[in-house]
Amino acid sequence: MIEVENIHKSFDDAHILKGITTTFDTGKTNLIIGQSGSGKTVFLKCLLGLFEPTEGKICYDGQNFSELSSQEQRALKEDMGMVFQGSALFDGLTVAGNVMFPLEMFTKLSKSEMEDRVNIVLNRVNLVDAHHKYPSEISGGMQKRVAIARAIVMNPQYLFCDEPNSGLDPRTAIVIDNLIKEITEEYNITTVINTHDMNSVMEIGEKILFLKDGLKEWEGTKHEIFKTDNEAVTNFVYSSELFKKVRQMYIEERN
Ligand SMILES: Nc1ncnc2c1ncn2[C@@H]1O[C@H](COP(=O)(O)OP(=O)(O)OP(=O)(O)O)[C@@H](O)[C@H]1O
Repeated sequence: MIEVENIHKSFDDAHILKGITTTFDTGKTNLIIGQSGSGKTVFLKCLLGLFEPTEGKICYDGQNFSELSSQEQRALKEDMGMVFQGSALFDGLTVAGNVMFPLEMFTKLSKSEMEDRVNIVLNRVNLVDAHHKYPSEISGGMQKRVAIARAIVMNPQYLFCDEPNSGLDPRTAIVIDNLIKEITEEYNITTVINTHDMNSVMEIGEKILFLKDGLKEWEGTKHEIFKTDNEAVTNFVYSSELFKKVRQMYIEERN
């Protein structure tokens, strides 16, 4: 579980995060949504320990990050997996080489132990025949699978994903979403996903945090988001006519 208490972040005079308090449960897919510029990426970087909050605290299963020694902070960061926007694979490394990279950087495992671990996670993301291919030789959806395999190869307790669906067609996006959700449940990871994708919200939004101008405007589940009358949320989520109709049908069905 990640507990966030009154997080503020400023850059010089620019006050970006203005006091966010929330919790992200273990084994759940938690989504952060909000308009461009609302502070989602800054918030995710605070959760990753890449930005130091100006005020407030973040506790990872009871460990307050800012009170840890630098060695303990490093160890905690090794417990965090990250799926970057656009996959961010190393072009010059094969699929297996990309997934093995964190093991080579951060562990003292033998070559065969690393290969075993790489095989396990590549099988888990359903990539069985791609070990020796290069990123340019596989599809965007397969690249995301490699990025997910690389993010979980160290057995992280926390998984952060920045726009994991960007650039994917809707069907592949849903497959990737569900893969992240399944892995989160199976490995009991605390997962936080920064997304613009309303399909993701409806598919896997076990908890949704809606940010507006650096503040928590609303939080709830994918079921609650259908019923909320918070105007900022409904204007954002139901900005398309299609989603407005779907919401109306959902509400009528339940009345
Ligand atoms: N390193 C930085 N220094 C100064 N300002 C920053 C820095 N990083 C982000 N900001 C500012 O913080 C604000 C929020 O940016 P952020 O990237 O978190 O928005 P976002 O909600 O992720 O937007 P998008 O959906 O477009 O990615 C923006 O005004 C941005 O200019």
